[in-house]
Amino acid sequence: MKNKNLPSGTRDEFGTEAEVKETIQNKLFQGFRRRGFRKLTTPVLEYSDVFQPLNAENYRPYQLLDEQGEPLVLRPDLTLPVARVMSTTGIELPVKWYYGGDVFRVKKQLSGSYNQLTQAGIEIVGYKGLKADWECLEVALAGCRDMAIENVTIELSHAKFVDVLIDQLDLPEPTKAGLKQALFAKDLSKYNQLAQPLAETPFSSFINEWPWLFGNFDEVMKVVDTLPPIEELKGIVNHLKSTAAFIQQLFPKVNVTLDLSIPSPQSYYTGMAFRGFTDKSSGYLFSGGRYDDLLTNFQNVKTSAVGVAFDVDALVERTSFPDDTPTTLIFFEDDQWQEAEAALSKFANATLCLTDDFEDAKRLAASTNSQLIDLTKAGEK
Ligand SMILES: N[C@@H](Cc1c[nH]c[nH+]1)C(=O)O
Repeated sequence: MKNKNLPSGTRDEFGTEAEVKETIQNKLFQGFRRRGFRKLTTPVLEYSDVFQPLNAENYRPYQLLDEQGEPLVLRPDLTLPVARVMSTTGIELPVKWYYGGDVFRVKKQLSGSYNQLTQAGIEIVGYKGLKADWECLEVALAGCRDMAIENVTIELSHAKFVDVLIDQLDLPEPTKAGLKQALFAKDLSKYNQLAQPLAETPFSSFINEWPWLFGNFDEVMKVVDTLPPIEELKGIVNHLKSTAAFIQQLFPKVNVTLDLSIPSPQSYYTGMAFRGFTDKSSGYLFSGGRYDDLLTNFQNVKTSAVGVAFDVDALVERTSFPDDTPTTLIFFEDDQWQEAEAALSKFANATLCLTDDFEDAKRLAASTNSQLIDLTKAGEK
């Protein structure tokens, strides 16, 4: 019998923590709406085919069957359902959506991470230019600022950088694939061995640094600038540089870093990707990126899109909770309900005392650190 257990990686939320979470979600939603985003709600259950573009290793979904035997999943991601909606409804572009809800990802037992996460995010569909990426960054960083989260680091990356560069190298295809794998896995002995033939080429100083190509934005760019001119990289590097300048101008306190040695945070990203962190914990506060090809999985027409989602639980973790403020407890007789209601609306933090006995009311007031208002005058009898 497991009627007293929770499935692994899930939790109950109650009291202050649950209330803080609700407040944060509402604040985010209000902010999204103020910037002209419209709400989109999708079901928790979807056909498993919707999530086929996800990297199945990182996003193992909970699986179920519908009554026809079709495989369903609890959604492991909220961007793919938006792509499904866009391709099936004929909604006119461009459009700006916001959403909130839980995603479910089966993590390794004892990994210490939760399998149910709450996200709140935006998706901007139908804009090709950098302005849409920057709108996502503005929403993400302004959200952190409004929540008084300090010491935010934003890590930029680009889904195409590694492939474009590897493509330029004069190596056989299988070596290129192995080099990429060794780079991502930080398997240095394998990496050095495969990169050996590049020692005397103009790429050599870059190749030596590549596995460590993360950290301070300007420092990483200095290494990128040692590369010979590559036409396909120009656009990528310019986007990254102008985006870092944009962030520094609008959010001078944010620390901008760049990582050009990791796989794309999502397999469906096609352009710039960004994640926000604080030094307090390793999990990210928000994660987003451009995904211009994703909608072609659902339809024939290519559509530009970019979005970002907050990890609401991570925001809650970094919020200082208000102290439990003392409340007012209103003790009354059954026939004094209207009087009790009037008293309730007079005090900011009041609640009705539902005990029948005045002594019980006194005990409750003491244990909850509340002042007791006695409408029955029982205390004076
Ligand atoms: N769905 C992505 C975040 C995102 C939203 N839009 C674009 N990317 C994630 O969970 O990592």
